Amino acid sequence: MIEIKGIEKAFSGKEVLKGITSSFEKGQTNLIIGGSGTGKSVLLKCMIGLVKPDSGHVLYNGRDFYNSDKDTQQSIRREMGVLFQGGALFDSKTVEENVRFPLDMLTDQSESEKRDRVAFCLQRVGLDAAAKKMPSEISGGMKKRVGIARAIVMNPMYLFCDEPNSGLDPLTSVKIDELIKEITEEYGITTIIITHDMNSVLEIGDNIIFLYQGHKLWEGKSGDITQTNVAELKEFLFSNKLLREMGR
Ligand SMILES: Nc1ncnc2c1ncn2[C@@H]1O[C@H](COP(=O)(O)OP(=O)(O)OP(=O)(O)O)[C@@H](O)[C@H]1O
Repeated sequence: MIEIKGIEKAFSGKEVLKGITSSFEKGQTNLIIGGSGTGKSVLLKCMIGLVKPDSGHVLYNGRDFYNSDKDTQQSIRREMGVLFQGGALFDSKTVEENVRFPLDMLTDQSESEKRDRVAFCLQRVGLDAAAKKMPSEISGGMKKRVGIARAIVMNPMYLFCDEPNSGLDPLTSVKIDELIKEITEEYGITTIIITHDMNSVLEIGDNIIFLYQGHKLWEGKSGDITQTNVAELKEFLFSNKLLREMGR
């Protein structure tokens, strides 16, 4: 479980996050949604330790990240898997080498342990046949799968995904969403996803928080979101013509 309490962050006097509080449960797919520039990425960065909040707390299973010593912070970091926007694969490494990278950097596992773990993760995301390929030889959806395999290779307790559907066609997006949700449930991971994808909002959000100008204006489940009375959320949701038609 991850809890965030009163997170505030300003850059050069400009307040970006104005006191965000929420909690994200184990085994659930939690979404952070909101318009451009509302602070979603900054909030994610505050959670994973890339940007220090000006005030507030981020707790990982009760451990207060920013009030922990370096060793505790390091061990919490090792429990995180991150799927960066665009996949962030190393172009000069094969699929297999990309997935193996965190094991080489952060563990002293034997060759055979690493080989087994990489094979397992590639098989889990349906990419066993692509192990020897270079990133330039595979599709955008496959690259995302490689990113997911790499994010889970260390067996994370917490998984962060920054717009996992960006650049994908709707069908591939659905498959990536389903894969992330399945993995989240299967391994009891606390997953947090930043998304603009309306299908994700409607289909996989066990818990959704809506940010607006640095505030959390709404929180709830996929099934409840279209019934909202929050004007800013309605405007955000129904800016999509198809949803507008469906909401009539
Ligand atoms: N390192 C930084 N220095 C100064 N300003 C920053 C920094 N990082 C983010 N900001 C500002 O904080 C605001 C929120 O940015 P953020 O990237 O969190 O938005 P977002 O909701 O993720 O938007 P998008 O959906 O477009 O990615 C923006 O005005 C941005 O310019």
